[in-house]
Amino acid sequence: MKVIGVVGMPASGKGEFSRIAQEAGIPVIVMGDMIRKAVREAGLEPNDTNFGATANRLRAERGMDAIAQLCVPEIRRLNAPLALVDGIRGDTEVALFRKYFEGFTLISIESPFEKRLDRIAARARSDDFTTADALKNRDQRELGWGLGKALEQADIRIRNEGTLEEFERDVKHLLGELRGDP
Ligand SMILES: Nc1ncnc2c1ncn2[C@@H]1O[C@H](COP(=O)(O)OP(=O)(O)OP(=O)(O)O)[C@@H](O)[C@H]1O
Repeated sequence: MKVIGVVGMPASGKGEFSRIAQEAGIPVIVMGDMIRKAVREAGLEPNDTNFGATANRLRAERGMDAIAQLCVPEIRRLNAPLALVDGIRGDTEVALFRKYFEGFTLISIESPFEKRLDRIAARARSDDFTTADALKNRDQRELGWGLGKALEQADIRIRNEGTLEEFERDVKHLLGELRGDP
């Protein structure tokens, strides 16, 4: 099976990329869901602080690629020709996926800070915030986990600076190429 990963700064468009893939019939494993599940199992409130703390705890206990390790059996179980992992946050996670899945392809989504801030303000999810300082903090936290190094390792880069329709068209085109559509 061919596995592709998506990496990007907060609110760069990873969720939209996953939705488009899913609608194209490609199964998606969301790494954040592993953390959300762990937060739920610990009986904690689903908020940004608890997601961050739980992810840190898992990494302290099992290593920086802890969340990726949890994903490997889930991906294998899909047994699909092409599958997508959404939410890679570090270069050690990229290394783990490259080790377990031959031909693993990393895609980075590039989206400027101001666009990401505007989109977060419009989205309002339970773990969201709307100030530039809060987004800067979140960016720093994620960069501290090795997101910068993961972004550098991308095999393919895709921009998300325009409309959602433009992004959707570009993502569909890319997925078609990866799937080997005629
Ligand atoms: N090109 C675009 N035009 C308008 N809105 C967009 C565009 N791309 C993404 N969005 C919206 O911006 C918000 C953030 O995108 P999304 O949730 O896909 O990002 P993410 O990378 O998954 O974020 P996070 O890292 O916080 O989980 C969403 O509400 C999404 O619908």
